[in-house]
This record gives sequence, C-alpha cells and structure tokens, in this order.
Amino acid sequence: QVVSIFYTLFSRSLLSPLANIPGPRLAPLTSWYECYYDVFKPGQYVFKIKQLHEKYGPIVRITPREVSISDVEFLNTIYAPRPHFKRNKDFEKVKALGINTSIGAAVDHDLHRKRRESLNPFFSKKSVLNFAPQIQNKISQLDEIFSVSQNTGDVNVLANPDRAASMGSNVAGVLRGVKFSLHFSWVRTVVRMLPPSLSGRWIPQGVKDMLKFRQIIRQEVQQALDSKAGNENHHSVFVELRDSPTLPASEKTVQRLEDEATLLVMAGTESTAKSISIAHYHLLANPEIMTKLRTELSANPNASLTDLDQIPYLHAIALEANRLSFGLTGRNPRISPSETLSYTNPSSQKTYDLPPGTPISTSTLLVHTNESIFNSPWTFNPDRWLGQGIENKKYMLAFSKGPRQCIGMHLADAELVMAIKEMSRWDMELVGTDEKDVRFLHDYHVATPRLDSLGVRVSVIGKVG
Ligand code: HEM
Repeated sequence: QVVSIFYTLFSRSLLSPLANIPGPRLAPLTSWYECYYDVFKPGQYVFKIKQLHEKYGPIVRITPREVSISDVEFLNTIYAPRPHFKRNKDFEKVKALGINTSIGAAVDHDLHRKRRESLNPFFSKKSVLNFAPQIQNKISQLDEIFSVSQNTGDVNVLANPDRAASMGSNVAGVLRGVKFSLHFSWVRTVVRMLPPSLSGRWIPQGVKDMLKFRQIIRQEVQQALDSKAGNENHHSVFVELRDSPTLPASEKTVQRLEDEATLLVMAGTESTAKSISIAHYHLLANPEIMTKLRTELSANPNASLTDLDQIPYLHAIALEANRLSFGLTGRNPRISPSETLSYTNPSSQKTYDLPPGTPISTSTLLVHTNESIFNSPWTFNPDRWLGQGIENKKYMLAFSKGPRQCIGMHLADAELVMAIKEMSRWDMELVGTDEKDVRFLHDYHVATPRLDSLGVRVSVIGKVG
C-alpha cells in the first residue's frame, strides 16, 4: 500500500508529461488540494487559481491531471477550435450534476454533436422571437408582483421563498451541494440506496423537490414515447427528440430524455435569474445608469423584442450583468482526444506541450476580471460595451464559446432585456442590500454571494410617469 502511494506521488510529480508545468507543489500530487478549497473553504478554488496565476504565470498545473491557462488569446484553442478539431469534456467534472446522459454531460465530441443537432431547432433566434409572447406573459406576472408589493409595502418579495419561483430556489439548493458531489460522488450513490425514511434526513429540500420533479418529467416522457407521432396537442421538447431523425433509439430512452429535461430546467432558471437580479441591483444602486436607460427606452415605450435588440445601451446593461454573473463559475475543461496542444508563454517564450487527454481550462473569473480588457473589473459599467468596446465581446465567456456554447443564450438574452425594460418602469429602493448580496464570492457552479445573503430586497415606490 505504502509503496503504491509513493509510486503514485512519484509518477504524478516527476514522470507525468505535465511535470514541467509551473504551479504549487501539492496540486499535482493530490486532488485533496482542490477539494480543500472547493469544499472546506468553500467554493474558493477558482479564486485560489487566480492567485496561482499571479504567482506562477499564465499556465499552471492545478490538479494531478488538469492545466489552467489564463491567457485570453488561448480561449479559442481550448473551447472553439477550428472545424474538424475535436474537444471532449472531462467526465470527472460533468458527473457532479447527476444528469449523465444529458447534452451538457456528453463527454464525447461526436455524441454531443448529435444531441445538439436534435435540440437546435428549439433555441434558434427565430424560435425565441416566436416565444416572445410567453416571455411577455411572465413579465406581466412580474409587473403584478411589483404592484402588489407597492400596495402591501412588502419589501422582501423576491427573497421570500413562498413567493419567489420555487423551482429557482430549488435549483440554487441543488447547486449548493455541487462541489461536495464533485469530490464525494460516492456519498450520493450510498444515500440513494438507503430507504427514504433514512435518506430523507440528509437530502436537502431543494434536492428532494428536484427528485419529485424528475418523477413528473419521467411520466411526461413516458407518455410522449407511448403516443404516436401526430397525436399530440402541443409540440413538446420530448416529442421533438422522439421524432428526431438524427438520434438513434439508444438516445431516446426515458432515462435520457428525463436527464435532458432536468438539465434544461437547471440551466434555464438559475443563471438567467442571477443575471436579472444582478442587473436589477446595479440599476437601483447606480441611479445615473437607470436614468440613461430610461432616456434610451423613452423613444419607443412599446418596443417589441426585435426593437429592443436595436438599443445598444440596453444590450450593454445585459452584457455587463452577464459579465458580473460570471455564467458558470466552475471550470469547464476541454480535452483534445488526439492532438497535442502547445502553449507558448508570451513573456518567457517557453513552450509547453499538453498531450491528448489533458483537461485544459480557464474560468470566467480569470477572463472577466482581466484588467487589461475590463478596466476596474468589479465595477458595473455598461459604457465599457459601447462604441469600440463591443469588440471585447469576443472575451465574453458567460455563455462559454464554440460548439458547446450555451444553447439557450438567445432565450436568456431575450428574457434579460425584457426584464430590464420592466424594471426601468418602476421606482424602487434597495432595502438592507449591498454589493455583497450580488457579488461573486463563492463558486457553487454559479456565482454565489455572501452565504447569509437574503437576496436583493427592495421597497417598491411606484410606477414611473
Ligand atoms: C444568463 C443565462 C445563462 C447562462 C449564463 C448560461 C451559461 C451556460 C454555459 C457557460 C454553458 C456551457 C457549459 C459548458 O461549457 O459545459 C451552457 C450550456 C447550456 N445551457 Fe446555458 N446559460 C444560460 C441560460 C440558459 C437557458 C435559458 C437555457 C435553456 C432553457 C440554457 C440551456 C443550456 C444547455 C442545454 C446547455 C448545454 C449545451 C451543450 O452542451 O451543447 N441555458 N449555458
């Protein structure tokens, strides 16, 4: 046993093809280094990695297997390589969400492409424009909530779990456990094997609700699979996947479609809600930004979604909210399955070869707080995206890049601009809320503010004009 441990340590430190890559001594030897910052600090490894880059330079070995590169000019090589170059995902990372047969967990490049082709029609820009009435319907509900709060003087409406969308708070609950699951995935397997009377004690409410939700999805999937093409009254995502000519039968099982639907709900709620609340906080904390937005919107008070797309300042606020939401905050490494990638440090001119199979990552923290691109990076400043500034969109990583970039980005953008427009119609005051209630302080896969935060709390004064 002891010999085997020494051999593992020796091979990870000296025999590994990554042995020449700079970094702290412990990180290449054991994944406990990452676990310590992820689970026990908690959610601090991405911040630690930023410090490691400041000390060791643009390339750092951050685990026994994984390399982090902070150089933004290498972003496309990691995530968006030229056509015909493949990028796999790292199973060690994707398993944490427990939806292993979803598109987001497709490790293999070609399998991912097949799943993506079958979902694409739902998420094109055109489909999102057709979906505008449904989004408007939700925005009207928001308007209703603001009106009720104005009358009742309820200052806590968005943080009140009874009133806030329960699915949103459940997703956040599930994500709180994501780092633990990443490092101790066996615990989930054990808990699932226990009878509900015992396991119930350890499963957080958000996870329990998500499991119930999965049961409902499973029934819907089963119904869609049992019914014949053309017999449905509405065209659900399950029906589209069931009838997809590109997916083989093995991709149309109940388990897989259940995983796909669960991912769509998880991916579609929490990140968008985060960007919306970040935008709202900063509009209220910076009245000059709100005033400028209202002026821009006043030219066309009944603007449609297509009209809103043409308003640069509104678009800039959305971009800035996404930049400071940091999208998915954890690392999302990519693996080149057959090609060796090389990285040359521009200052030392030293070249490092990264053999096939090496997980390579960066993080949205590294890119979105890079001072040479985003001056005073923690300041909410939509003006940075105006004029020439829009060219920095190539460094926007909130939706990732390349073939695995967020499939829901047009939908998310539509929801965000329509929600921002609605917020601009109301005068509100922040109550008991400061920047630490929205600032990225912990990485639980999405940016999480101070752990005792009650969210963005407001007092509704009234409708503008
Ligand atoms: C502001 C809101 C959103 C942000 C910041 C965001 C961010 C991301 C990111 C960074 C990825 C890539 C993950 C990776 O590299 O592994 C991703 C993938 C994905 N997102 Fe989003 N997302 C948002 C909204 C949505 C919405 C509204 C939906 C759909 C309802 C959605 C569905 C998905 C799906 C299905 C994937 C997997 C795509 C694939 O693997 O090809 N997202 N998202």
